[in-house]
Amino acid sequence: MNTQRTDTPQPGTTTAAVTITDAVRSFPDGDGGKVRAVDGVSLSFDSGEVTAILGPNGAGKTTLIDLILGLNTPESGSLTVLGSSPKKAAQNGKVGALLQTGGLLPDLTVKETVQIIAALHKRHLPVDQVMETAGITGIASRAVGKCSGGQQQRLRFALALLPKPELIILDEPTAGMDVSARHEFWDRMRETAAGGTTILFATHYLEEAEQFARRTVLMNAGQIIADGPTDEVRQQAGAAHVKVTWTASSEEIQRIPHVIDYEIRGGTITFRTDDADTLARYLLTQTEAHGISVRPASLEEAFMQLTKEEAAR
Ligand SMILES: Nc1ncnc2c1ncn2[C@@H]1O[C@H](COP(=O)(O)OP(=O)(O)OP(=O)(O)O)[C@@H](O)[C@H]1O
Repeated sequence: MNTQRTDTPQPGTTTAAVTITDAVRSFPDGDGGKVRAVDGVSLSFDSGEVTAILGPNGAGKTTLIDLILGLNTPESGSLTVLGSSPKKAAQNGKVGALLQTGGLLPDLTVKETVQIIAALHKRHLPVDQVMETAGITGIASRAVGKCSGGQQQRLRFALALLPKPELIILDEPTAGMDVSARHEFWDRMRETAAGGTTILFATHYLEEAEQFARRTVLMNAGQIIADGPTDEVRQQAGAAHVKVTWTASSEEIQRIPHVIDYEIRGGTITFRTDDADTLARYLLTQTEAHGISVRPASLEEAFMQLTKEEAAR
């Protein structure tokens, strides 16, 4: 038992912005059975933390986000958001959400949209300030229906910022944006995160998790299959590629330690390994291999590997 623990946060300690304990949420599968969209998930997110939730289609990301936003309730398990129930946290304006499906009225201008939503909040940041932060000041008088997908997402981001939320949740925020719009969007999000806001985002773009999130939670079939610093999640799945210039016999290759698989191309061999240091040392000291280069596995490869391992269990 941890005798240090108290219910009152101590100065200098981080408090959990979101705590999820054994949450389960299922839906009818249309065949008389049930799909467990969120299947016994326990997670907690610290204040000021930026986390990516990654997973293939149908992994349960949106369902989990809906639970955190109080748009849905778990059948069993519990959630605490900023010290209260998810619904209460959202009602108090502590949570800003940027969802893919948030309806916008096409005939209103960008600024009118922000003004109308601002009027719905008891307390909110100045309209001009959130428009500036979201990068939509230059398109203030444009009709929403004439805005590009990326501009509409920036408008949704402005709406999410209005109540000055402590937690921002984004469900695939950059879907439909081109590369430069995506970069600009993340630059603005980075500034917001630097101000201490907790950010949680679901994405299909693996490089977005790598570039922006320190922590990655990997979901598959309603469960968490990996959770940790984004670098470690990548490494968890047979982790690096070691490439050398070497013409080797198959007997020589068989003797090499820590090889998961390998590919021979011309005079080079690329090994996939779970221990790049040991493999590299062996190659350089015990063989004729030279011109060595080591590359960590991409998050994409980790993702494929981890979901494959999970399916095989
Ligand atoms: N309202 C619903 N009714 C029935 N089934 C649902 C409902 N919402 C989600 N599901 C099912 O729950 C599972 C998880 O879906 P969810 O949308 O949470 O996944 P996701 O990871 O967000 O997927 P995507 O990346 O495609 O958005 C899927 O099998 C989906 O079909």
